[in-house]
Amino acid sequence: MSQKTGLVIMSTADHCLVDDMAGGLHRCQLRGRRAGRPVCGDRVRWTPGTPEGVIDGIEPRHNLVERGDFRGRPRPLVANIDRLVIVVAPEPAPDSLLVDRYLVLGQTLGLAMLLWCNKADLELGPSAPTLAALQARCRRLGIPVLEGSTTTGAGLAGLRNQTGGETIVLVGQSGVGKSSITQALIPALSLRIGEISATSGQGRHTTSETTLFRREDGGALIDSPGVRTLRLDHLGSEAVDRAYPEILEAARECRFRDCQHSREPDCGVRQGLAAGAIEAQRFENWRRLRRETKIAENPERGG
Ligand SMILES: Nc1nc2c(ncn2[C@@H]2O[C@H](COP(=O)(O)OP(=O)(O)OP(=O)(O)O)[C@@H](O)[C@H]2O)c(=O)[nH]1
Ligand SMILES: [Zn+2]
Repeated sequence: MSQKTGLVIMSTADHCLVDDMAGGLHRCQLRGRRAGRPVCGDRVRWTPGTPEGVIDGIEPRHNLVERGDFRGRPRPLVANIDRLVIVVAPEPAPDSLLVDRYLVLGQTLGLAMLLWCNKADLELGPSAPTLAALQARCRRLGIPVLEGSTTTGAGLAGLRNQTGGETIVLVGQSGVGKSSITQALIPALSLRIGEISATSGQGRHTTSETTLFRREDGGALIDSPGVRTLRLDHLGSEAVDRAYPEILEAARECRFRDCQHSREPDCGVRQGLAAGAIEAQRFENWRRLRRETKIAENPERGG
């Protein structure tokens, strides 16, 4: 039978689901290990068959999001994404370090990003200063900031416009509203989940798998539990440094090349902190993430 192209919308250890982009969903098995394991978002060549098709090959990827496994080794997770949408809300209280983890990931992969401040219908309360700092942080990095509410629908048109035609991944703490946003962006979501479960033959299982949902505007949304708790060990400390351009820049003014930015005289970073050019919390996050990645690079010295 003749070979076709398609889009992988879900992938498990031994098979994946391919959208033929003409309304059909096909369960396909992998042809050996040599072709590599496709992940959600991959464009593939495949050959139809009964009861299953076969994956023949994976088209070159624009990008690949990997997550560190429990040993920090990279595992492919999703491919070909256009934008990371970082979701925060007044509740649960925003986690400054977690947002920086996403920023490091996005910057390292060269992904466009967007900060979506959800639950705009709620009082900001004690989260107000952190939210303001996160918005300022993103704006400084040239990342658009939008706010809205899935409860009232406010701002959602802006989110649709800003990400129109793109394949996006929502990331953020549990409870910020990622599922609610997914529902708002994919009106036929529950129908589609039913269809996917039926084709994959794995019942409810699909809801915990990384899954791509196509959007009406030609874009897509990838729902991935795997990126929700993210380790960066495998990215390395240099990637962390590159994601903090304001700290690197200030460090050039330090008198000592090996300045630790703690008690040394003429420290550019401490001057930057004092002048407000560097956000204090971000400096803490940077130190924390560097320590984490350094330990991964030199496990024998870790601890
Ligand atoms: N007030 C308000 N509540 C919202 C809004 N969006 C979501 N929620 C509520 O927040 C809670 C969590 O929403 P979810 O969409 O399940 O959050 P999530 O990020 O998918 O959570 P996990 O699946 O645990 O990662 C639910 O009770 C939602 O009804 C909003 O815009 N305003
Ligand atoms: Zn210094």
